[in-house]
Amino acid sequence: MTAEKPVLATPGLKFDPHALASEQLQHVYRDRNSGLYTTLLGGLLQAMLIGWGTKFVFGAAWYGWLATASFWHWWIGRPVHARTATPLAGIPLHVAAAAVAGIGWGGAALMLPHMALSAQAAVLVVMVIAVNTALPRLVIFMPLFYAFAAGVFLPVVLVLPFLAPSAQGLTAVVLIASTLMLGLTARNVRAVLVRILLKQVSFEQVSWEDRLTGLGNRRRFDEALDAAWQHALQLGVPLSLMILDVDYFKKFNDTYGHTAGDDCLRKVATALAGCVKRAGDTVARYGGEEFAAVLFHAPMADARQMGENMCKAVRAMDIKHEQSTHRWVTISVGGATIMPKVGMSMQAFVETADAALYLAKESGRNRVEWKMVA
Ligand SMILES: Nc1nc2c(ncn2[C@@H]2O[C@H](COP(=O)(O)OP(=O)(O)OP(=O)(O)O)[C@@H](O)[C@H]2O)c(=O)[nH]1
Repeated sequence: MTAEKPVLATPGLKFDPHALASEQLQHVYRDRNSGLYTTLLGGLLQAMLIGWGTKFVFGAAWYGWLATASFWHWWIGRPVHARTATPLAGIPLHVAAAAVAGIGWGGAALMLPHMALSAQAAVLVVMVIAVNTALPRLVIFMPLFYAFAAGVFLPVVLVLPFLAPSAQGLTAVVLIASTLMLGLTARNVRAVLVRILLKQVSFEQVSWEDRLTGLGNRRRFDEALDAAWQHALQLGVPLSLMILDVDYFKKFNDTYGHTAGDDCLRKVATALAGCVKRAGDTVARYGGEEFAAVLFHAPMADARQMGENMCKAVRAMDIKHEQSTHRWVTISVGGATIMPKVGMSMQAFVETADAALYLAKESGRNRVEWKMVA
């Protein structure tokens, strides 16, 4: 499910293998509509060839089967395409759908024994073209591509003994040559596609991540707050927000140096991240020595408690700070809780948390101040 070793070893790229595998499966269904139209159009040509080589009714029957099989493959891809499902949850189903779509084409092989040599050749050529058309989409996820190709070619292998000796030679040559060509092309196309996806996934990860601390960055925070606001609005549940600032950090930098300052920020980030346990909560670096946390469905008492825990967790890191009135590195926390309603301002919510942070600083630092937005 993950990409090949040489591609993964691409230096300088940072990525989550699960994100890459998901992206690979997304790619399979990215152009699924046009994939279906191409199949239906190409299938029409094949159905006419079958009708010409045998009887019209056989062509029509095969076309019905192809349309059903391809439609099922299209249907299975719907949740992945719409990003409403965890893509990697149903791999066996995706493989089965690809195999059935392949058999949709391969089913044409059942007509080969009833055809003249020229019609057989034409039908085989269209089948090879069908596999090649699917290649750029399916090859990114090898099990799907193999399942599709096997679905197309296995029926041909099975009918081989029932063909006239002269047709057997031609069919075997087409099979072997196309398998070899596909093997070579698939490797190259896949390597290029995986490299592109890898860069995309890596870029997305980097653009959401704060490089110093590994937490989400300001962009990630903005997105998380926006999403949590919308959900809280829809569900009518409380939303809490914290802005956290390292106390006397300028003095820390001035005393211990910028590198020690960076190290301190990394430790603070670790302490904060360790306090966030729920999947719906986000802690991010807000900028400079400021952090922020979005706590979805969190009433004021619970959120405030988390703020207290964060203060304690940072203090418990025992990072010495001679210039601080507290002698150790501490943080101040400003929090706000809101029950979002239509017409309320998210910006005002952030400003309220900011005002609470100001109050915490004014009141001596290493403390939590909270405001409820009515
Ligand atoms: N080492 C390091 N320092 C940073 C980074 N980002 C911001 N800073 C420093 O953080 C300091 C913030 O200083 P101030 O805004 O004056 O706040 P403070 O000294 O923490 O004072 P209070 O917030 O009032 O307790 C500045 O000296 C910035 O240079 C960073 O990534 N690494």
